[in-house]
Amino acid sequence: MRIFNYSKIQEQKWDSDILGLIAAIYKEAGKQELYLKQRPDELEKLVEIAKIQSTEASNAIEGIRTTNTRIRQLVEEKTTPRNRDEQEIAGYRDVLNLIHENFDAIPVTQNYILQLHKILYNHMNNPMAGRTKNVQNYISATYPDGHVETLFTPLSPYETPEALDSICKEYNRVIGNMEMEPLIIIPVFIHDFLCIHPFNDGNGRMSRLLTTLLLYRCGFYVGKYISLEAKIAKNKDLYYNVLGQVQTGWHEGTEDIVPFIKYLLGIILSAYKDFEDRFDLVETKLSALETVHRATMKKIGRFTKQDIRELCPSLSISSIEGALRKLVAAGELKREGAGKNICYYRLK
Ligand SMILES: Nc1ncnc2c1ncn2[C@@H]1O[C@H](COP(=O)(O)OP(=O)(O)OP(=O)(O)O)[C@@H](O)[C@H]1O
Repeated sequence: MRIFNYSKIQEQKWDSDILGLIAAIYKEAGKQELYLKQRPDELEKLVEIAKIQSTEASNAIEGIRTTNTRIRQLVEEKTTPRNRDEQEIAGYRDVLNLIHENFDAIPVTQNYILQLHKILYNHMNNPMAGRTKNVQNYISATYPDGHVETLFTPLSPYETPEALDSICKEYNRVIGNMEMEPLIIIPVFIHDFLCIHPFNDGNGRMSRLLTTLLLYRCGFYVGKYISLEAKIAKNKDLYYNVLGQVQTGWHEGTEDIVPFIKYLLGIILSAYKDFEDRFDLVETKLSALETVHRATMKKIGRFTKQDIRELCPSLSISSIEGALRKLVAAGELKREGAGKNICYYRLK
């Protein structure tokens, strides 16, 4: 049985990359607090958009999809799920909402994790919802020719409840005693959670929901405004590669967790940077044209309509297209390419 001792991690020496990332995240978190005081209402606009993006991206990583319009309607609770994928999406939305609104009242314990998993399956009939796995599961890859390869064998079902309980206790102990840096221990916890793979189904999505919960509880709120899940989904191969790399030796307790810590901290820092970029684009008084104009000023070299959409998520795609057309006509931007390859660059 794998033993978990999070105090031991303290003995590890962290390289300058990790220390630099931690320092930069604290700096950005401090700046974010100031921004939030300046424009609390306008920044609220980013929350709904991030929720939609998180729900869409975290489900898409697992191949669970619906149309953009349906995702928006489901997240805004303006419709009911029509099929299995939409039921899964609605469940993710419910857990995410719960975390957004009640993170301070959701302790990190096995019991609460099981309850969150139950809510994830609230819209469908899953007898294993809220229960740890009853069969051995495998993390596997399916290749284009159809063959399936096992990448990692998680913990056995009978060892799972104790292990899940153990990582929660270890996490709470080192965080409660302020023994460990939360930005180090959160990736460690998430990685252990993924290696245990405690459920028959829903492990990937639960791991990303728990990342959000743990970060909020430690005072890192960037995921509320910028979707971390969308950042992960944007480069899914890197996410899988890093996970594959750090799993080696996990059962024996000899894994090297450093690449996953760097990966997750990189995602968090990049979300803080996006938040800063979007901060001055959320002024309510700005027209769509001015918002897009400001967004283009943040770009160096060639960029696409999609790049601008990411910076101005509150604008519809047709408003962005209209504004880009006007900026091209005004000689501010140059448009190149055709169809899917259209891109722009600034002339001034
Ligand atoms: N080496 C790895 N390669 C790919 N994914 C990994 C790896 N190690 C851990 N994972 C995690 O496992 C998740 C997928 O696990 P699995 O296919 O068992 O899904 P699941 O338990 O059905 O979860 P969900 O229902 O959310 O898809 C990924 O999202 C990722 O977080």
